[in-house]
Amino acid sequence: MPIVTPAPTDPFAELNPAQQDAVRHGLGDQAADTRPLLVIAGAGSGKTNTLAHRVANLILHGADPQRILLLTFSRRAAVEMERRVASVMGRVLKASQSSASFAASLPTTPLPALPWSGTFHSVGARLLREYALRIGLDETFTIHDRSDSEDLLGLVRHDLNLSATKNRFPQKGTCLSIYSRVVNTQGSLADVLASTFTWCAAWETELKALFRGYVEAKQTQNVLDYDDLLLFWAEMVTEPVLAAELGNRFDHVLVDEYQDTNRLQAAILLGMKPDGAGVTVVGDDAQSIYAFRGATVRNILDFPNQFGGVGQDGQDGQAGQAGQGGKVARIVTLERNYRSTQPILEASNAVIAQARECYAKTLWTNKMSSMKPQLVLVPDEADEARWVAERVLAHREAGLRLKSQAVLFRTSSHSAAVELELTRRGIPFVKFGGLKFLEATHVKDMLAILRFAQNPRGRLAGMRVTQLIPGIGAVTAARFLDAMAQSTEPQAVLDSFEPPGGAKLEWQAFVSLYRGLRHPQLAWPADISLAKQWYLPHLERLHDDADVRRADIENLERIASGYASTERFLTDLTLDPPDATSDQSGAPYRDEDYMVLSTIHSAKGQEWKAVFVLRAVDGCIPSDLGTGNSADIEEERRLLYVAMTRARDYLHVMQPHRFYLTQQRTSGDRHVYALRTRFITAAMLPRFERISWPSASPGTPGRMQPTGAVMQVRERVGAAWR
Ligand SMILES: Nc1ncnc2c1ncn2[C@@H]1O[C@H](COP(=O)(O)OP(=O)(O)OP(=O)(O)O)[C@@H](O)[C@H]1O
Repeated sequence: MPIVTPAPTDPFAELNPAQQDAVRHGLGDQAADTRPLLVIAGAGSGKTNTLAHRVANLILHGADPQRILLLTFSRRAAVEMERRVASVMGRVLKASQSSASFAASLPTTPLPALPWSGTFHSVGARLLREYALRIGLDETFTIHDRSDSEDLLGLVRHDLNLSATKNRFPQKGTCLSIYSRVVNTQGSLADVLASTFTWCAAWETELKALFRGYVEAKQTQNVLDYDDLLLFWAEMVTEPVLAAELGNRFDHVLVDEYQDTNRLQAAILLGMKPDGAGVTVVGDDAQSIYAFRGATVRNILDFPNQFGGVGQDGQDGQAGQAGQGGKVARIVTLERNYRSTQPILEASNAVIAQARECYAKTLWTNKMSSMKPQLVLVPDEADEARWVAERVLAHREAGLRLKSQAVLFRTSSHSAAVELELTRRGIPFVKFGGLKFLEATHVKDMLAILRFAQNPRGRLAGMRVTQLIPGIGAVTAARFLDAMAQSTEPQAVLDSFEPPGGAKLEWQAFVSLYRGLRHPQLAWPADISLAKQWYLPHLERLHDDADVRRADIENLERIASGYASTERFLTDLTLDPPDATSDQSGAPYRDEDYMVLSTIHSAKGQEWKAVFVLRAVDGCIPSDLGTGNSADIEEERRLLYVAMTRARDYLHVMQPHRFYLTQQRTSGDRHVYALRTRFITAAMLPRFERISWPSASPGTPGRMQPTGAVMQVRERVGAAWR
């Protein structure tokens, strides 16, 4: 009797028709369709899922994983994408075991790695190192993170005597923001000052001189900052030979979170793939939240006509810039939301419906629920924290693990009261988006040691490390670094340098550390152990809480062991630092249940069963910091939308009536009375269950508790003035 072999299961059967369109575009019987692809994916519509399936499908159709460039927003997203692609491939292979002919048609590498997946910045760093000699760069360049860049700008500012001015020359952080914005938006300094930094406009000439000095200093010291990684890459693709070479390295270029890319990133994409062949971008214009870093929602809105095609609406698509054979992109829209319940989605849709400009899409779901999202009116931030903590525990009682609950907020400082309350009640949490692991002094010290060994011309790292040696101050350190800058033999400079008398012994220890770190046979991660051995005694000497800090150093060592080389370790950590210590450490939290506290920005792309949004009041969302112009307001609206659409089953939007403001612009009481965020209008209120807390409970001891009724009157009085 013949054995009937079942047909191989379609690996894409679980995808909905629009998702399948995106996954199959240009492949198989659609191979003739070489249009670039734009996937407009509403919140929770399976964007990440679809992209992973598309990559898997490309490979199933013979694409070489080495020739796929996958650009994601964070390293975490790249790792997640690789995992999902492998899982789809795994499923396909398993299904195919029953069909010999189908299995034979599959590529031989079962679970491919994607060596070219990462952020724009990290891929840029790799390409620049590879092409360094051809573009006049020294390949041993080190990369400055934001705070190093600020410090270097600060030094140049000081050298140019700008820090001495009486009438408040902008701070180094502001200077870096201005510089960065000019680079990333490709605008002029004058325009950036006029649009975003009006209070600095009077300093245009000085700022120009400062930026000139900053660029020179970076070149002398052989360092690149974040923006350079994109800028140099974008410059590279303006040179036709290099552009073609780079473009030809990759058959497919896929970009996730395209709504949060900036002009430079769009220029890189267009430069590498001028006719759009093999290009897929995925994004949601409604979730664009990085304009403050120079991202522009225009990238996604303009994408369809960017590659030299003529739009269906008759618009010319920048034909001058594009290569021959350019085409209007195909747009696939994903509108089915798999994440949130109908009431949560309806409330979120109502918020974003007020946005000024958007690709039209209406998200729908069949996850029915009778529970509306809650709008919780509380007297102040302490009650906000108490309510959240109680609700978290109630959810846990009802079977929701802490890990499936998150508290989201606009600005890191907004969670202070909640952190206290959770700590008080012993509810473990991890916070994302606050002070980063790498911002800790001792972690920076360790990295500076490695950086300085890698690039002896790096002045900031050199200053930091040498001043750790007792008896060496800024003046001696500068004298030493001047000598280093003038020599091509760093070790000889170290050997012959005369430190002040009292520092001689310690200096010798440093000299042997340096020799060890630059020894050609030293195999990573031995570098980090050498650096640690030298550094720990200094740590003990410099800090009272050395024990706690030592744990971080050990954590760093553990992270380091996962990297192939010093250079990859330093680059990745600088470009995409772990958000929280636990992000990389694994062990301490592996089995523990903990909840997540996160800024809305850091919550991008994630989802939880229960989400609490703190301080949904004017002044916080929209933030006081971002209410300069209508574009800022629109971005704040999208932030609230992003926060609300992270929720699967329960959404609690908090509205404290009164809260403490730490950085108030105007003088006066530091407690302010707040109105509900303008993004939840009166017309939207029926979409929420409104709760006032604490409700009037007779005999509540202690302070006088406002009742629900009082709160509502206040609310109505406030609303009258809107
Ligand atoms: N075809 C599908 N069938 C069932 N569930 C799906 C399908 N596609 C996606 N999902 C689920 O929907 C949820 C959201 O998916 P995903 O995280 O990929 O969305 P997203 O579009 O990236 O979201 P966002 O842009 O809001 O961050 C996930 O839980 C995912 O497993």
